[in-house]
Amino acid sequence: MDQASIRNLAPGRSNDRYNQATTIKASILSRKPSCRYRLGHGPQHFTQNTDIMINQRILAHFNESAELKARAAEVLAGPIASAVELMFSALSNGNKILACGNGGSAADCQHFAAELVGRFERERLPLPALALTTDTSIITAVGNDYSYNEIFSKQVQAFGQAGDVLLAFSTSGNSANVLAAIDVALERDMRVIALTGKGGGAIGKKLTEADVHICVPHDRTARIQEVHLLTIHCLCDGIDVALFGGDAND
Ligand SMILES: O=C(CO)[C@@H](O)[C@H](O)[C@H](O)[C@H](O)COP(=O)(O)O
Ligand SMILES: [Zn+2]
Repeated sequence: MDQASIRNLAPGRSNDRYNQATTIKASILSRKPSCRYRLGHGPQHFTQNTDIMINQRILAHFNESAELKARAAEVLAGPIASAVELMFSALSNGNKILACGNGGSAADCQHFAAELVGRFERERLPLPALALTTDTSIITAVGNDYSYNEIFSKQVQAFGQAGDVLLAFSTSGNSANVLAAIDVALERDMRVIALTGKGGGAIGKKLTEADVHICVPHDRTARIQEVHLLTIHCLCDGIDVALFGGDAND
């Protein structure tokens, strides 16, 4: 390309290719934000405004999460302590804990089971906890042959025994498969510890006096999940303290 052609590509010059590029750029920018970046077409760089906006949002996420955790501690300390007592009494009686939930809450179930079967902060014998979210053959077979609403309840029917605990996670309190698992657990004389948010939804209405409801006082799923994770660690710590006393890692 000669110098004159290159100069013609610069802004302000009348040039078909330049005008065409400008039109394409304007059309990309006018789309919904999620469509602006052409993934897979080389590196894209943030504008300064995007960079500032992202930083502000990160600070807002941290602040909102910290504020909620401080506020939730007041309301949730009591129910979390009751949940520790329920779990400890079930485990010392030779019973086990089954955990269910969807999406991020499925990850919470696995996180909790890993810390009971493996360890939290202290060396101890493995404790029996089972995440009902991990066997893809069971989940796809039951989901395919029956319904997705039964993927947890069938497993509670298969593994749950009187005196076991169902740890049920749902930020909305309304997931049908978690509700069905709670129904079966209650039928089998298991106790339920429910971690919810958004007022507790249908789960809150289903629980009995013998169960424990840990309902995060917030309406945003991500924030609720963050408090659920903190709660999982409080439960693991509480079980260790009940087993060994409170003098290690304080
Ligand atoms: O992690 C997130 C959102 O932060 C999602 O994966 C979320 O867990 C899923 O949408 C779940 O299906 C939500 O279910 P639930 O918490 O209302 O029972
Ligand atoms: Zn999430």
